[in-house]
Amino acid sequence: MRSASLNCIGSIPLQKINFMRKYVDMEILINTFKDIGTKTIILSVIDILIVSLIFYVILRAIQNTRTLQLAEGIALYFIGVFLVSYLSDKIGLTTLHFLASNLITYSFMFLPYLLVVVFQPELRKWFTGLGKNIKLQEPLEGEEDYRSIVEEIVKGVNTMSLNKIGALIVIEREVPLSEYMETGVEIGAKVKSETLVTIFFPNSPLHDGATIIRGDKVAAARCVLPLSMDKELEKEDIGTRHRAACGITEESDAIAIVVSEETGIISLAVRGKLTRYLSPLELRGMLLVMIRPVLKAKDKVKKG
Ligand SMILES: Nc1ncnc2c1ncn2[C@@H]1O[C@H](COP(=O)(O)OP(=O)(O)OP(=O)(O)O)[C@@H](O)[C@H]1O
Repeated sequence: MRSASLNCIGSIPLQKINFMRKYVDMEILINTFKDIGTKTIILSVIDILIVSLIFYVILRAIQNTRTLQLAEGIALYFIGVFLVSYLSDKIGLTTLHFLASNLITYSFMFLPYLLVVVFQPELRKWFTGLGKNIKLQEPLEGEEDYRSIVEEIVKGVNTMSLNKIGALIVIEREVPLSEYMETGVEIGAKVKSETLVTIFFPNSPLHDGATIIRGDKVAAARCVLPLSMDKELEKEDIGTRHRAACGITEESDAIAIVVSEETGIISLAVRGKLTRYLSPLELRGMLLVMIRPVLKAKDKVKKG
């Protein structure tokens, strides 16, 4: 008698009820899918794939950068305040709860502004890159001109390398570097190896900071550049001169040549990455490839 009541609900056997449940659930499931429709399902799958791809690209881009640390910091801040708010509410610490919950509200209100301020360098880099990508390459002309500029730069760099004169030379390309030029002293002299060596000669009033080349001119000297935060550079125990070279090439499409004061080693920074231990010949080859279209574009503007 007792075991029979355990196997029934009312007069319906438990086995039958389980079967009905299963059947009803399946029916609901099938109907739901029918209602949604194949098109909506496909769209949802595409939607999820696109969002996943966006997250993947963002995470790859910020991997090993300052952005990830900042994002972690902001996330930790919110988790912390949420916890304080929740626990203080549970325990009954009213003032603390009042403070924490208001902090959450105001933090959310000001979060967009905070993000813009905190991630300003990253946003600038991103938008600059976007603008750079849609620019068309200018045709080449006036072969001799730019070759002689490269020769002058390499000659100057070689002299400084042999004499262990520290130097940081930035070559402007498509993205204007006017704001960095403004931090230094305007020069406006034709690019000559002697000019470059004189600028960086120890104790010269212009030797500190970076010299920027625009077209065929040494446009400015003693310029202050942004420092790269790349963690890879920390591993290589690289100082501020090299960090500044990487920094400017992260924020623009410029290229930067560094001569180490300590070792005389020649390096070239492109897109935030440093190629070290270059011979003057190697540097020459790289410069010929990299600054050619840009100098030509500027020549064309001048002639026009
Ligand atoms: N933000 C900056 N913008 C431009 N130049 C900078 C900047 N920071 C440092 N420098 C230049 O780098 C010099 C200091 O170089 P530091 O010795 O720290 O770097 P390094 O990479 O180890 O170079 P080196 O191998 O020549 O010693 C400064 O005297 C200055 O000329």
